[in-house]
Amino acid sequence: MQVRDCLISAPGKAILHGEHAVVHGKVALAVSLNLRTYLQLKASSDGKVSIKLPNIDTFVCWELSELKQLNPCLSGKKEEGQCLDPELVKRLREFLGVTNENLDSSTTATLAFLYIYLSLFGSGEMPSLTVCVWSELPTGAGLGSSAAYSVCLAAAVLCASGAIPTPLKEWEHTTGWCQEDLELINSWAFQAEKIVHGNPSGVDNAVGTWGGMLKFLAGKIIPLSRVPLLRILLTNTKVPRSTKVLVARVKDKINKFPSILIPVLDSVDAISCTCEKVLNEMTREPIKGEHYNILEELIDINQHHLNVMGVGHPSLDTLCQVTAARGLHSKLTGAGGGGCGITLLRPGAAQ
Ligand SMILES: Nc1ncnc2c1ncn2[C@@H]1O[C@H](COP(=O)(O)OP(=O)(O)O)[C@@H](O)[C@H]1O
Ligand SMILES: C[C@@](O)(CCOP(=O)(O)O)CC(=O)O
Ligand SMILES: [Mg+2]
Repeated sequence: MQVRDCLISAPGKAILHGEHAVVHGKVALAVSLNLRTYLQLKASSDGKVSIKLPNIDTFVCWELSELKQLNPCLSGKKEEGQCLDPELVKRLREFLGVTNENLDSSTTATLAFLYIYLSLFGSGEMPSLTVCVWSELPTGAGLGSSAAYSVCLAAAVLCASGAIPTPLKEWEHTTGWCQEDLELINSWAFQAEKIVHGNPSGVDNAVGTWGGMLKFLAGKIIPLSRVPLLRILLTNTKVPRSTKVLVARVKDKINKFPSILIPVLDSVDAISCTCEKVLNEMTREPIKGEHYNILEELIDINQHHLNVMGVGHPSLDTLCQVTAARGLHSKLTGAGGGGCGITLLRPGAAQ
């Protein structure tokens, strides 16, 4: 079987408010970044499936005959992509020799690729191909590299399998995927995110699929088309961390102290809603210092809440202190525990 070659890209994201709380059904506000992940898929005729992931030093190649033995025997599953198939995950973990829960980057990315490849091709003829993924995003730093990777994988494999059309003809300038195709991409990207994160909310893959700024609530994606121009400084503490571990840590804390943590999540929800209201006002009336005062206070309160949830880090405290000494307000973005922080810059802030 010969598949169609394709080149796909997806953006990373910054979460303004609502990380972690969004996993528990609260509102999050997120925006796409001009830092992207790229995937090139090429048909091959060597009877092999290869993945090249230079950002995480991963280069793996399998014989098609090996992969055929893992055949999930699914039929017509291309439309779904809602729940992980536990049997297939189990077989893939055995195939890769995985024994523990917290996998390294390379095994995680490989597992996500094989899951998508086998789910979408496993019931029919399996094609020989090479997939190469590279990114402008730092890996594991809170900017949604896992979601951008997942969106690229889902879009490329769906496209190669013929489930959605090729994104860009030579004479076109913008992608032509319809809403239904994007929803299919998003649902399969969500599956790949589940392999990486364990229990993702879906906000990161939604931003990776649709781009722009959006409000996310319990799986519902609400694009925010009227938002003011905000300048945000992004700082990478370069402290490595894993979203999966941090999401699990917050869950444990909620289970241990529900009456203490649930009000914190509710407060984060109110922060996201208040922030959305202020951003909306800023597009309808002249922007005032008071708007910025509120946005800054919301950032400070949320950062305290994230510390209460147990996802802070001394490097992020340093970011908050260093920027506060210059009158600026910062919070972590993404899963925390290191990774990146955002700092709101007022218009005219000195270089
Ligand atoms: N460019 C990439 N190539 C291969 N795998 C990637 C890439 N970017 C991200 N990943 C996968 O995503 C994981 C990081 O996900 P996560 O902990 O959620 O951090 P992030 O905040 O960057 O999304 C990596 O360990 C790797 O498995
Ligand atoms: C912590 C969380 O809210 C965002 C995680 O983002 P990232 O993987 O750190 O980029 C988890 C989620 O929403 O799935
Ligand atoms: Mg992630």
